[in-house]
Amino acid sequence: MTADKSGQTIKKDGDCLIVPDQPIIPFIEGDGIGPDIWRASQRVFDAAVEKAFDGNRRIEWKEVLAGEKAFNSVGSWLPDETLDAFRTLLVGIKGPLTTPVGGGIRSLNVALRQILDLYVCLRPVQYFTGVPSPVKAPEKTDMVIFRENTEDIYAGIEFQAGSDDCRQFCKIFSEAFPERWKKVRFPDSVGIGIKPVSKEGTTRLVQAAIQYAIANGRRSVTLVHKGNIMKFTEGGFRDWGYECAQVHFGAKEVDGGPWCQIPEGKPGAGIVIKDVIADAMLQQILTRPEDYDVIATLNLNGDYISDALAACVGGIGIAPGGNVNYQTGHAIFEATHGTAPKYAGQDKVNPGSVILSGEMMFRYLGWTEAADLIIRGLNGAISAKTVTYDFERLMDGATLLKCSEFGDAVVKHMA
Ligand SMILES: NC(=O)C1=CN([C@@H]2O[C@H](COP(=O)(O)OP(=O)(O)OC[C@H]3O[C@@H](n4cnc5c(N)ncnc54)[C@H](OP(=O)(O)O)[C@@H]3O)[C@@H](O)[C@H]2O)C=CC1
Ligand SMILES: O=C(O)CCC(=O)C(=O)O
Ligand SMILES: [Mg+2]
Repeated sequence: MTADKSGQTIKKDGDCLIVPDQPIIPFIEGDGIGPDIWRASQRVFDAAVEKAFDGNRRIEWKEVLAGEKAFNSVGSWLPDETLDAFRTLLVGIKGPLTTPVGGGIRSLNVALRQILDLYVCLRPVQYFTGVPSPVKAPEKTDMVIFRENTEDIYAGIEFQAGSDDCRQFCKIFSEAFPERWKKVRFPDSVGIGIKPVSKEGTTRLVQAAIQYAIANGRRSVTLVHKGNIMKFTEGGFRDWGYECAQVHFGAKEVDGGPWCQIPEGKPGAGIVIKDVIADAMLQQILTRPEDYDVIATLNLNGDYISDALAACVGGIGIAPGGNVNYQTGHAIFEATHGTAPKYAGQDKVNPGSVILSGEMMFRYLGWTEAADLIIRGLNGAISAKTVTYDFERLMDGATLLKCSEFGDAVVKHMA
């Protein structure tokens, strides 16, 4: 648990991250398949850094506890020490953590995002040549999801059907808003959830998405919402998103709006800001994925879209992500998938999602040489058809590797 004395803290100075040569990086191993994929990934990270910087840089890993390992050893699912480590050390990485369905604890993953105000869930979706995919032209899918990470139905404000709290909430609501209360079809057995979506939350998310599009030469930013039905939450997201594009980036309406475009003379000139209703978008990612580029969306939509897009490019086994607050610099990188409990402890699953989450982390730190090596190693292992079960079952002539062996193959192909 204790880091070597030589490790140093990453700091933020204005817009810049100050990254020492031996940063202390906190990590959570995770539940279920977490220990297997973490072990395989950590070897890849260390090898990439060693090779990229000839031993002049090194990561000082600091394990912090969360989830089942934390509960079993210190009696807390998310100890204060863990939160303190992420707060102080700024940038970290984690494996997946279990969230029970229905009752039990609320999501620790969501809690980390909310407590540290990591308002962007950044999930790039790109195709790696050779990966088996269920779609005809997976290389046409090249999107980057900006999912709002702190609001929406994930706020966790819920009232369980039949509980005293729910009865009290229903009483207050029915008295204050009798006309709207009449719309609740089965009032005696209803459970209620609250969906907060704010202008502030939307603006900082959409701002980050447009800034990313400008910095990375992307063509468009699409606001994905269900604003036809949820007018003041998802519809608000759409309207505030367009307003953000106009106020902060000088975008002008095209063809009478609401689509708009950043005009000549401004950074990001030519980038189109558009919107689409979420259900239509989910069919269009299959029929014409080339129409989509950077995606800005709300929390629940972003969760669904992440897994759907991951499937288009070959599955959740290579779907990385990062939870980021671009203002404070805090970031925790993690895979899109969960704990896949049926595979726990079998050294079987694909560690690619955590490996690529580390690749994102290295780019975030400015350690691009190490990130590039990881991409080279991953491409090499996939091209050689040396892959884990999820790819092997769909690839002709592939060699089946264990989780740990796939990590070794990535390291081998960095050379
Ligand atoms: N950020 C986080 O920590 C997240 C946590 N969770 C939590 O994880 C738990 C389990 O969730 P569940 O809905 O089963 O979703 P999972 O993502 O854990 O697993 C669903 C399926 O995805 C495939 N899969 C997942 N990870 C990998 C991998 N590394 N390599 C290859 N295939 C993989 C497997 O497919 P197949 O069966 O086809 O082999 C697996 O059965 C829940 O408690 C959930 O709340 C979920 C998402 C994110
Ligand atoms: O927190 C969880 O258990 C699930 C979260 C999730 O599915 C996600 O963030 O993609
Ligand atoms: Mg999810």
